[in-house]
Amino acid sequence: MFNFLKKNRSKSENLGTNKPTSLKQRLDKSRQKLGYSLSSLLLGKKEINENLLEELETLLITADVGINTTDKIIKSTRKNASRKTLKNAESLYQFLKDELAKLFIENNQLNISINETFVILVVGVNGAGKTTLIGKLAKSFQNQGKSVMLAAGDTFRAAAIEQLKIWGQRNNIPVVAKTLGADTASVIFDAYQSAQAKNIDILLADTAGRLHTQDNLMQELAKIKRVITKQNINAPHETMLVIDGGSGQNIINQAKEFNKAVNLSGISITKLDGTAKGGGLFSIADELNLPIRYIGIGEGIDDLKIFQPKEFINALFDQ
Ligand SMILES: Nc1nc2c(ncn2[C@@H]2O[C@H](COP(=O)(O)OP(=O)(O)OP(=O)(O)O)[C@@H](O)[C@H]2O)c(=O)[nH]1
Repeated sequence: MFNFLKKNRSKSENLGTNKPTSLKQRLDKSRQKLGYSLSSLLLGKKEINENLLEELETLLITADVGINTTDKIIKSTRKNASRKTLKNAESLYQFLKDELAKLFIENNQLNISINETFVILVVGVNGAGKTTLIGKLAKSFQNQGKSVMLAAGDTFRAAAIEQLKIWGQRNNIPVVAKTLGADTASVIFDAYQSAQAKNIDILLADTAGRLHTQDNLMQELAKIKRVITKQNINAPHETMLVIDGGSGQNIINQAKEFNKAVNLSGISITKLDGTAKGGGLFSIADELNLPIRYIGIGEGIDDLKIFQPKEFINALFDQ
């Protein structure tokens, strides 16, 4: 957690101001698995036939696009190929890029321009990168001139509270924290009261990691959300699930359970720099039908990007 406390600031484009490192480079492993493989399968070939479609299906599944989403794409390819709208394998390459882009909700950015404290409740499984994302987001909001407060709601790990406090002190961002084991709902309740009293623009609320199968912990999460909503019917304005981009297809069921418990409004995906499973974003978007807000592409404080579907697809596919 918060490895950027220990390391030098990484150099990246993204939400910071440092020297650019391209998204393409950060997504290199996923590019190899999806973009390069697709171009070597399709470019230079002429005919779209059953053999090619079978190879394409295997490739998409191996690249973590997921069985259901792959199925959808293959069906639509077959339909277009039989209608002759798709003339050859080369045109299929562009067609696939367009089909994949359609899986994402285009209007995916948080609209924070409101006249009250905007509350972002961050949830997810253990180690997904919630606390790190909160640090990165806080910094980026601060850079945009917004006032930010953090609620150290992960009261399960002493380190999570400590790191958030240290980080808040260093960056001049107030952190509301209680002791280890304190009730998360009460931490966030206090934080909300304080944020309102101080006219804070954005309150970022951390929660402890939990598995979707831990029924009591999922109910606790629902309770946390209810406590926030009781204070303001519009809050939390965002209930964001953080997903480790390297988790592959396992995450779909987990995400569905989180959605059932707390009615998610957005997803952020971390650790896309270290994984070849970036194709998983397509099935996440397709199966959950939720906007992807941000992507994490490194451990550095600036290694966060607002998710832009076209940019992501171009980074995966363009030579
Ligand atoms: N490479 C890389 N590592 C990341 C990224 N985001 C987070 N991490 C690392 O992932 C690890 C876990 O991150 P945390 O932020 O502690 O995760 P968490 O979800 O708060 O963990 P719990 O409190 O245990 O649930 C840390 O070592 C982070 O540095 C990312 O985008 N890329």
